[in-house]
Amino acid sequence: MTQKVAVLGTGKIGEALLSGMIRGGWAPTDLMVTARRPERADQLRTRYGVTPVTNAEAAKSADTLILTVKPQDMGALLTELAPHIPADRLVISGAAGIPTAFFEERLPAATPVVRVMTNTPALVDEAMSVISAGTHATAAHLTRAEGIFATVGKTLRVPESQQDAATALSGSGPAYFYFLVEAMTDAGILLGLPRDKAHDLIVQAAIGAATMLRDSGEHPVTLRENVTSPAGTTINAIRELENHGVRAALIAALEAARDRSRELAGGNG
Ligand SMILES: NC(=O)C1=CN([C@@H]2O[C@H](COP(=O)(O)OP(=O)(O)OC[C@H]3O[C@@H](n4cnc5c(N)ncnc54)[C@H](OP(=O)(O)O)[C@@H]3O)[C@@H](O)[C@H]2O)C=CC1
Ligand SMILES: O=C(O)[C@@H]1CCC=N1
Repeated sequence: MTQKVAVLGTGKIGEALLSGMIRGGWAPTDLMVTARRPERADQLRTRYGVTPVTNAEAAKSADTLILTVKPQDMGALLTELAPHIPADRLVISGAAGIPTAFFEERLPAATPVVRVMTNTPALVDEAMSVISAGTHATAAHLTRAEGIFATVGKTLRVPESQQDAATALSGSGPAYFYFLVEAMTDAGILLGLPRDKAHDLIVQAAIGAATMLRDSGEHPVTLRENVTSPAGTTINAIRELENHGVRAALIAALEAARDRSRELAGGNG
């Protein structure tokens, strides 16, 4: 029998996953969504042909529940769900920071919980989804979670102790690259290029660099050295990046993201 999946709290990440599952061949009739606002529920029904239901209905009738509300809203959602969840439901959390123990304490005994940190490139099937098992999740539950998230990109299993670090790297990661593109586009303006041309040049440089990082098999240092000619232009830029502490800033930035993920562990922000 076909598995039914419900996405509870279908916002940006929930919708990215939902749209990817449909692109990947899931029938909208096997998917349910929940939303807090009726107009959002209508929007999802119109866009994807999925059935909006209440959280309680989802808990009763879907085999897998994917919870994609904000960490601060998770406690309230679990209070709402707990009375309706049968023992065999797989609960997948997509929230930053909150450990599987938080769910296990609030849901019926032995509920299998899997924690997944994905990212917004799910919208273009290039997500990185990092997956960990809770106490009662079996290999079959992990495989089911992987099967769902593989429709939107790559998956990787890690011990739950590495989830906060993974959140800092790949969960938040796209934002750092957008920030860099924004800053380098500004640099293009300073150098006299029109904004649209500056944007196109730096985005294509980013796509080319990302593709080589993924496909060439070369270490990033080698790839950078190949661009950096003796007494050329690139080394002047690299010296400025080092003078301004960009490497240290990135290390500190990701450490701060990891620390915030740990703080969210309380589930109430
Ligand atoms: N954005 C990102 O890049 C990533 C986010 N995440 C995680 O995904 C989760 C969601 O983030 P994001 O998609 O950005 O946030 P959004 O605010 O876009 O989505 C959350 C949605 O949940 C809805 N909601 C809240 N409470 C309920 C409820 N009780 N019942 C039904 N719906 C509810 C909200 O409704 P309303 O619209 O009314 O507020 C909102 O639409 C977070 O836990 C975050 O940590 C993980 C990886 C990456
Ligand atoms: O900023 C956040 O908290 C979420 C989690 C990872 C990416 N966005």
